[in-house]
This record gives sequence, structure tokens and C-alpha cells, in this order.
Amino acid sequence: MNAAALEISGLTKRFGGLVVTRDVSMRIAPGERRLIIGPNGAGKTTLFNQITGDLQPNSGCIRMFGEDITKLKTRHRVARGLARTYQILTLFPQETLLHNVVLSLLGLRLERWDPWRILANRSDLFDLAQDSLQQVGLGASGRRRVAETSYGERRRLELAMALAQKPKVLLLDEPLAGLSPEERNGVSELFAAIPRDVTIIMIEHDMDVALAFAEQITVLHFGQVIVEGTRSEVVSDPRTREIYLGE
Ligand SMILES: Nc1ncnc2c1ncn2[C@@H]1O[C@H](COP(=O)(O)OP(=O)(O)OP(=O)(O)O)[C@@H](O)[C@H]1O
Repeated sequence: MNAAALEISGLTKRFGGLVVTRDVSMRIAPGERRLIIGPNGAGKTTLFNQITGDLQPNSGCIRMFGEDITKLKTRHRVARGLARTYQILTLFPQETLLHNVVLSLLGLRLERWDPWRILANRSDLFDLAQDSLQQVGLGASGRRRVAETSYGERRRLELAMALAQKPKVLLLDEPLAGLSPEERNGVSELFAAIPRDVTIIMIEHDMDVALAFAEQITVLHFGQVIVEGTRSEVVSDPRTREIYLGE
């Protein structure tokens, strides 16, 4: 069997007495589109934070393409091809869109503490940033400042920042939150256009868009995997209805 893009085994995270992820295991194949759903407080974001290394689990293991990354620092996971967007936007509002993407790229590079060298001779970074803006429909907006953009444009920018890193595994945390129905459709078309060499794991509450996107769905509840399977298996499972739809 080929190595999974991401394999999580027995992941447990406690905050004091509260167990936020409880013995969570899942296997996500290369190229898969996986949706993670569950009620508020189910532990979805905490799971993402452990995958990225923002939080250390109390026990369990995370492998990316066969390599144990559980103890790696976030930047080393990023260097191996992990990227994420955040539920809360993390942009520099007074900078231009193009500069925001370039800044996100600099996080990857060794020379990030030497800005003069970068500015003198890094047209490659600006080209990469421009391509990524193009990819999310913001190709003509690179010179605008983030402060002048709409919320929907910022969410696209955030996606451009993640895509600019040429990720192998992309984590999207509620990428449609706060968007109008038209913006949701536009952004979900962008997801559909992301090539299959990128594995995508999405947390999302908007079921219409998320179900159209997902091939496999994992339902979390009180930190545990309750249901997992294909879209139709999960939707028809009575436990999903009970937990997630409150029926
Ligand atoms: N740093 C922390 N310290 C203590 N408790 C925390 C911490 N981070 C999260 N929690 C708790 O862990 C639980 C799970 O939170 P988490 O944000 O992972 O849930 P979620 O499924 O992403 O929810 P939502 O859909 O509301 O974003 C919640 O009860 C939350 O209050």
C-alpha cells in the first residue's frame, strides 16, 4: 500500500481535564478531498493545530507521506509540503496583496532575516506570488492594499498564500465562513480547480458546498471520530443525523 498523504494514529490532546481529541485515527490518501465536520467544540481546529505542529498531542502519531512528523517544528512540516489557511485571517492589512503573498513565502526561506538581499534580487518570489494571485482570480489586484479589499477577496488572498507554497497537503479551516452565497460559489470553484497532486482536508460548516467538494467525510463529536466514509455513507448514517443535524 502506498504511503498515505496523512496518517493520524491514536491522537489524543487534553487541556487540563478536557479531552479535546480522543484517540483520533484517520488515513487520507494522496489527492483525496476530505471533509471534517462536527458541532462547535468537537475538536476540529485542535486537530488541525496538532497536524501543523501549533499544538503537541499528549499521545499518538502523525505521518505525512510515511514520515513521522509528530515531533517536527511547524516550519519543518511546512518545508515538507504542509500548508494551511486559518479560521481567523492572518494578513498584514497595510501591505499590498502582492506583498502579503511574498511575505508568506519568505517564511519558508533561509534568507528571511536578510531583507535587503531579498529585495535586491528576488523577482522569482514576486513572479510566484503573482501566479498565485492569478490562480485565485486576484491577478489584477496585486498592488492594492489589503485594507482596501473586501472580506471575500481576503479569503481568496489567504488561499493564494497557501497555494504559493506549492503544498502537497493543504488544510482549509472554514474557508467559506463569512462569505456571501456568490462568493462561496466562486471560492468553491477555486477549490475544484486545485490539481490532484495537492491533498485537501477541509473543515467546513456550509454543507451544500462542502458536500459537493468532499469524497470522504469524517464526523467528529466530543473529540472522537464517530462516523467516517463516503459522502453518501456519512449522510445516510443515523449517527450523523443525530449528532450533526440534531435530529
Ligand atoms: N488552548 C485551549 N485551552 C483550553 N481549551 C481549549 C483550547 N483550545 C480549544 N479548547 C477547547 O477545546 C474544545 C474544542 O475546540 P476546537 O476549537 O478544536 O473545536 P472546533 O470543533 O474547531 O469548534 P468550532 O466549530 O466552534 O470551531 C472546545 O471546548 C474549546 O473550548
